[in-house]
Amino acid sequence: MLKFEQVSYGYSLGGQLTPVVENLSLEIPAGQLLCVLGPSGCGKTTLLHLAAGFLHPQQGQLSFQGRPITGPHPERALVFQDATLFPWLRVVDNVAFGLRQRGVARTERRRLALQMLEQVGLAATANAWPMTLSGGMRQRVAIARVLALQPAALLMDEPFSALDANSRERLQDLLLQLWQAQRQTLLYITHSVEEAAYLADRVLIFGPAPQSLRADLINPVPRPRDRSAPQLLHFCQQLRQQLAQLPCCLAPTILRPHKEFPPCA
Ligand SMILES: Nc1ncnc2c1ncn2[C@@H]1O[C@H](COP(=O)(O)OP(=O)(O)OP(=O)(O)O)[C@@H](O)[C@H]1O
Repeated sequence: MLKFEQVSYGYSLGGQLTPVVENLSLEIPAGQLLCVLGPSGCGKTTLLHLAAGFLHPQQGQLSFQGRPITGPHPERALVFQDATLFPWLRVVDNVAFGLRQRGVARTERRRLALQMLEQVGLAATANAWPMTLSGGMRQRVAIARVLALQPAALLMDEPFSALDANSRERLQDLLLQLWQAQRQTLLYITHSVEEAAYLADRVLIFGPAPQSLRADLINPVPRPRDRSAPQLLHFCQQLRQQLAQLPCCLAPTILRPHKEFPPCA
């Protein structure tokens, strides 16, 4: 269980604290695939960084599996929009990198890395350099790298948004396949209504503070899902209606300045 309890977080802008997430309470059960949609600038990445332990709330608390989140931990792994692979390491060594940090012996980490590459369909590229891979392949390697560490939670920030439509759909299917096998708690930020409806067990609609959480919807579409099924398209429509009630973009200047939180550390 990933739990937010009355969490508030604001950035200091021009000497004033501007709340981005305000008084958010949220429980994400273990193994749930939760997608977050919302206008640009409403605080989705901030939410993810709070869950990762990169940011600390000025008010409230976060916990994972009953323990307070006090900083980053390998049990909660992040995947970014751009696959940030190490260009000086071959693909297999990129995947093995975290295992090496953990002290796993060389032969074993290579075996595990190759196994993960097999799962993401890239065993043949094990000895390639990252720069020789396509964007979609690099993102597969990035996923293999975090999953090799067997995190209990996967935090993904628009991981497939830079890819072409075909690669994006293939990676969504791959992610679902891996998630169904390992059942991590998955917090997934996206701008795509279709992606959220296809992937999620549950979708949150985020809006600007002071009411960060605008809607919390259980996905009624049974798995496995068909992208063109009427029930899925209907759920997309429901999500679009929720989003239509919000501004499409939130510049920091239009976020409401607020002085009640203590200053950011
Ligand atoms: N380090 C920072 N310092 C000051 N303000 C920030 C910082 N990071 C983000 N913000 C502001 O906080 C607000 C929320 O940013 P955040 O990146 O969480 O939004 P988002 O919903 O993920 O946006 P997008 O969908 O465009 O990625 C924005 O107004 C942004 O400008």
